[in-house]
Amino acid sequence: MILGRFLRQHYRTLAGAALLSCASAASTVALLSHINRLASAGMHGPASRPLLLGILWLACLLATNALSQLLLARLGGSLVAQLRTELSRRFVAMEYEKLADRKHAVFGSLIEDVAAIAPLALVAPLLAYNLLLAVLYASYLATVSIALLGTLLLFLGTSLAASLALERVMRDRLDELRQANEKVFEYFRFIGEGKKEMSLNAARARQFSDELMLPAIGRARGLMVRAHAGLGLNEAWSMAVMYGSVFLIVYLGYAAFAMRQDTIVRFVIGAVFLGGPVSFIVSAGRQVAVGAASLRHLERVGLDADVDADANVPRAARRRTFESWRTIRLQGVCYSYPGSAAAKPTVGPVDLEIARGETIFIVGGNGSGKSTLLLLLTSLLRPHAGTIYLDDTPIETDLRSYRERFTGVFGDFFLFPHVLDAAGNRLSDERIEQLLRVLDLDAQVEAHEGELSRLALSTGQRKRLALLQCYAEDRDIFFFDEWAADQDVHFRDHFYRTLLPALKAGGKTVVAISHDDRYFHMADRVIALDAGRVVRAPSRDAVAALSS
Ligand SMILES: Nc1ncnc2c1ncn2[C@@H]1O[C@H](COP(=O)(O)OP(=O)(O)OP(=O)(O)O)[C@@H](O)[C@H]1O
Repeated sequence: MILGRFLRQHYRTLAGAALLSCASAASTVALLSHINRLASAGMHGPASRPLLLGILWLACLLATNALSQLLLARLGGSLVAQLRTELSRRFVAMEYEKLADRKHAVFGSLIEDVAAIAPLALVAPLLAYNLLLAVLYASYLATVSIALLGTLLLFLGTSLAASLALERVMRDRLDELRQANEKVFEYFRFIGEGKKEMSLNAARARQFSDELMLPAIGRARGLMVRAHAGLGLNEAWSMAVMYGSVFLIVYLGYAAFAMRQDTIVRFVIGAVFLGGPVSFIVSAGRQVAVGAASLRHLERVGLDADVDADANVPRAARRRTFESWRTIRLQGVCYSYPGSAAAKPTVGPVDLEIARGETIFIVGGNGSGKSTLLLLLTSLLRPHAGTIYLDDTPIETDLRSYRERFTGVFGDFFLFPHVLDAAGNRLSDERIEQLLRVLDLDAQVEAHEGELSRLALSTGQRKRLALLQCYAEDRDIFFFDEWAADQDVHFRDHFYRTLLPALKAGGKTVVAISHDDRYFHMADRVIALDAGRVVRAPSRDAVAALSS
């Protein structure tokens, strides 16, 4: 678990902070006993020894406490950085399918959960310190009066048991709150991504605000109030019990135990000191409860377990390079999106064979399953039934090697600024500029140390930059999801008549989703989908007729 690993990694610093805290606790107790001795013995006129001793214990207390706080501040910074690094790595390593419709979860976890979990580790040495202080104060109080200490512990014990019971009740509320915040993050994403639509359409913006955003915020607010009011009431109750028990001690000390005044005074001073660590322990409970809710949330999202970024990669000896493959075969492949009727898969069953070097177009109406089939082919979605083989090997034997065969442009592609080759090295500026000329973008974009000078271009131009990245990666299989749809007539023609044939001539396999029936004859094979199934593979004559 993330937190456990951090605690193990930094146990020396944590132990150092805890030791310093203990030294600080010891100085505090020494100061308390010095104050009490002075108070009960009294002083006749100014004396330097008690003053110096008081200053000495104070200085010890300050130095040890300050050092411990410094260590904890450093540890806090490291923990936040480490949590962010680990969580972002885990998000990167996570299978696409798990995150596809929950992109807002990334920000939720990196912002909210990191902020809630970090104090959990920092609170550990402080809790140790305060627990030790409480034990030391209690031991001191035992030397003053066992009877009064017994009374005090009875009260504090009852209050602690009530706090623990309440924490259990709060657990569900805090989990609900974390879920409700997730919805708020989802709507935050709408603000960024739907900005143009809402700027143009005030009614849409109002509906979004009034019917989605505000109710989600209101629900989170209500849950937050309920959860934190419960935890706050617990703190208030604990403080009242603490002071109430001090009052009771004074009362019972005289009324029930007939104690001497100076015993009662000494006990009360000690009990007031004890109030500090007790209130810290109770209020730390709130941080622990909120942090624990975030840890449970990470568990639900699947981010708590140690994700091996290379989980899909067998050990070097068993790695398949899949370099000399001949065919990709889909056999009985089925896939259904969550929530869709299980009896009728979104895609499948699909049987399909793609030979190396083929140019294949996938065609079909909107919603027929073309993009889903592409995601299955690239293994970003895993079939619920059936198998994909590379030659005769199921691709599960080495998913990473299989994925390394592909480069392409998704319908909702993302453009990275750096142009990398298949090994992840930046491409030379000369090569990038050569590609920019091929894609007719050399007037708009330049390359500086493998980085594109601008990405803010028209949609069609951005798609050409995405194609440039594919050329840079230069893998075996190029896929395109309606790449040409945003191109002007001239460049669309160039894409189908020049670029695709050039890829084929270079031995590349091309799988392109297309609605451009004028160019269907440029494919070796056209695969038509309807309601997720391959309905026909049009003959070359039919394709030629379409194109004439
Ligand atoms: N993320 C998703 N969650 C649930 N259902 C989805 C999701 N993506 C697509 N679908 C559904 O799966 C079916 C196939 O969608 P897909 O995007 O594969 O179709 P397509 O043929 O590529 O369509 P288009 O030509 O419009 O791009 C559709 O009915 C669609 O509503």
